[in-house]
Amino acid sequence: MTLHDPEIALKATEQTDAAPLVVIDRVSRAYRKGKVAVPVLERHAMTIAAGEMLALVGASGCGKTTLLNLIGGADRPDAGEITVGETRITSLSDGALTDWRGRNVGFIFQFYNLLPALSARANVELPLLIHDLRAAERRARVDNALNLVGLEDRADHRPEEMSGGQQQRVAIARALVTDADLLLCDEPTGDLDQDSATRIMELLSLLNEEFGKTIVVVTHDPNVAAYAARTVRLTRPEAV
Ligand SMILES: Nc1ncnc2c1ncn2[C@@H]1O[C@H](COP(=O)(O)OP(=O)(O)OP(=O)(O)O)[C@@H](O)[C@H]1O
Repeated sequence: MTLHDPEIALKATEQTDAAPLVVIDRVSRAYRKGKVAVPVLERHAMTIAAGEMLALVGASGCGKTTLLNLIGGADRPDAGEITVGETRITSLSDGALTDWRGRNVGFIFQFYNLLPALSARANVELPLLIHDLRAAERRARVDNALNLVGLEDRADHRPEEMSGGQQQRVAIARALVTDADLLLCDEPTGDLDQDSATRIMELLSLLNEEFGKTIVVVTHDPNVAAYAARTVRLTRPEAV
């Protein structure tokens, strides 16, 4: 791992144990089934500290992905407020929320969500295209992110030319390339064998410990949850 190379320019966020990064204040979200609203989250409240690594667990369908999407501004609650850092994201316009998400959040998905026609390098570069950066700066950031996940020698490979574990490391590089403080991971090891899963969780732990990234990991796997300092178990509200 080339983490301590001087050219690794990702900023190390200060570990601030007490300061909350994410404040979820009585958030509700229901989905419509015909005329009936089916509640998934009801007045859910929780805080995630800056620099924390948190596991989100619970039965299938209890709302883990829903909550992750709300925290990352990929969805909006029906009621309640969410504040991330200084930003009350529930008060942002749609355009401002999209812009905020692109600058402040890295999403990591179970099935990687890489664009198959693009090389690893081009996939990692995608989130930078909304940023006002020169090509040389983009290139340096992409190289840093690929170095960090140990894939500098795969930069020109397409996803189909890589293993699942390597594809997930490309996805982590893509999540890191904007230097977002918050990484939201939805079953990041769900498609991987044990050895690859261990490598991914060690990488996420390192990003948490060395770079102070705040990380939320949705998982069904107790071995994955064990990497987190805290586990929150979600339960589904009673249907009304
Ligand atoms: N877009 C949607 N429209 C309607 N219902 C939805 C939608 N998204 C999720 N749901 C429902 O909301 C509930 C919570 O879904 P969610 O994906 O958040 O659960 P989860 O805890 O992540 O589940 P799993 O562990 O199986 O991935 C489920 O009953 C699901 O069917």
